[in-house]
Amino acid sequence: MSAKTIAIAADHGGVDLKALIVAQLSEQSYEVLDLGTDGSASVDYPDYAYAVCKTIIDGKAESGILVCGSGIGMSIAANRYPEIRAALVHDRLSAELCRQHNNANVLCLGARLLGVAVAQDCVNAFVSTAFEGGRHQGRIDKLSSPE
Ligand SMILES: O=C(CO)[C@H](O)[C@H](O)[C@H](O)COP(=O)(O)O
Repeated sequence: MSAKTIAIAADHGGVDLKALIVAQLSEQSYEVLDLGTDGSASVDYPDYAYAVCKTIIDGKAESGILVCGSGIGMSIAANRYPEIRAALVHDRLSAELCRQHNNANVLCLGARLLGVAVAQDCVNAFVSTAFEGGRHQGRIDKLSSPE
């Protein structure tokens, strides 16, 4: 697996923004696994969230990006997997923090709520920011056993 393979998917609410992000990441030499959807027909966001998460869990991608209308449904679906830390963000700083503090491996975006420039800035921050480790690792470890 390439260290820079990113899986991406959207529902019908996020398909246009997804296409822009695929182009953005491809220009930056990331390997992008586009798992759909590709048209305007109404689809169900959990199907696409699960596809991206399984790709990450199977080791075929290092991280993922999910786009729907608000980003909310995608983030709820993705976070059903213990291995996934999905972050719904609306600004660059949140995208940086979800990597630095939370080691997020999935970025969720709301195409109906964000301007394209802000969304693409969030993507740039997500793919270029490292996890800080240290005190944050123990907190992430606790996410695996919610008791
Ligand atoms: O899941 C969502 C909200 O939590 C997404 O925003 C969906 O894209 C949205 O619900 C789709 O709505 P639509 O009316 O079926 O287009």
